[in-house]
Amino acid sequence: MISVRDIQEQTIADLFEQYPFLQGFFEEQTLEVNGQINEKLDDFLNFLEDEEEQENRAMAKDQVLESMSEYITQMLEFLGEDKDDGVRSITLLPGTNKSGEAEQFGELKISKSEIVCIVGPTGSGKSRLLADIEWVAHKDTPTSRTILVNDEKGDKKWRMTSGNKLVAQLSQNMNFVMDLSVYEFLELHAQSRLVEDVESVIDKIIKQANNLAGEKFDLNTPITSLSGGQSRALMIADTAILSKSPIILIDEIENAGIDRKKALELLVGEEKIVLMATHDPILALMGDKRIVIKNGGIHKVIETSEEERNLLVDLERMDAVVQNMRTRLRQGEIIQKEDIGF
Ligand SMILES: Nc1ncnc2c1ncn2[C@@H]1O[C@H](COP(=O)(O)OP(=O)(O)OP(=O)(O)O)[C@@H](O)[C@H]1O
Repeated sequence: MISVRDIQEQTIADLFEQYPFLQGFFEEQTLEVNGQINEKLDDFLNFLEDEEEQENRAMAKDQVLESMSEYITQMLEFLGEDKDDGVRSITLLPGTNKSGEAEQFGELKISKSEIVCIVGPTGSGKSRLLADIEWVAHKDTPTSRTILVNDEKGDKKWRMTSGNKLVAQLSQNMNFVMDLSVYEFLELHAQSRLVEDVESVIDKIIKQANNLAGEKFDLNTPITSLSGGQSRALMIADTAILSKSPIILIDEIENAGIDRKKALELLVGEEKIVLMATHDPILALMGDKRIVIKNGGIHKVIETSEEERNLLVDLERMDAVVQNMRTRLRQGEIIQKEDIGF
């Protein structure tokens, strides 16, 4: 906990060095430092004692100091927990299905670098399983499942709202409400992660995002005007490159109009545990294992066999035909039987 006393006697330069993210706070509050970087924070903020300034800004010096110390405390908490913390595995222990019957599996352990897919009919409970993991369930969700981290009961700290970065969640809906350009959005994010070379990280993310998205976009595009596929591509690249969370949960990557295979490769390129709910056969077979959900319960766990992996090549070929059709239809072309190719 950082108090007002901890910061008010320090110079702005010292504060920026200790808490680089504080520069974002200054910008947000339009506090212009200019030549006063070596002044004590308390002295620098004296100009806020002027009544006119207070009225213009609708805040007094004390309030700025309070919210600044609060901001530092929260950011440290957030960043402190936002790291791997040596997560090597998670283990699912059985609960009950929608009819209240016990799930028929002993335990399911998922380790680093594993991709586990979750399949099952619509409404069967795939998203529920992802939510149990995110919550590090301890018999306190509708399924009564338990999730262990490194073979131990999940520490409550994983649940803390802003600091719960055990998992990075990629969900179907990406509704941006902020009025920022892609560049500003990535810059804010990179700064909050204390990235050293912000520019090169931003460059890497935009390149990867465009590698996944059908329609290209650039750093000046406002995030609110990105298409569904583009914002999805941006979030995937951002998660892969900037997130330190050891577990990535993906709910449906397929309808997003992005290159699904490349997206998955990008995400598992880092040593992560990846769980993905999917209706897509190609993605389902790209997993090391797949969990089959039925009536809200884990019905089976199947390891992807050698034969299935070999079939993946054929499926990808068929998929390429469909994708190609889609592109050509979009461009107003006429399709013929021989275009199908088999
Ligand atoms: N074991 C369970 N016990 C009680 N309720 C459950 C259980 N599993 C799932 N549910 C509930 O069933 C509903 C549908 O589940 P969910 O949204 O996870 O389905 P889904 O497989 O993700 O569907 P879709 O494929 O359409 O996305 C949810 O309200 C969920 O909370």
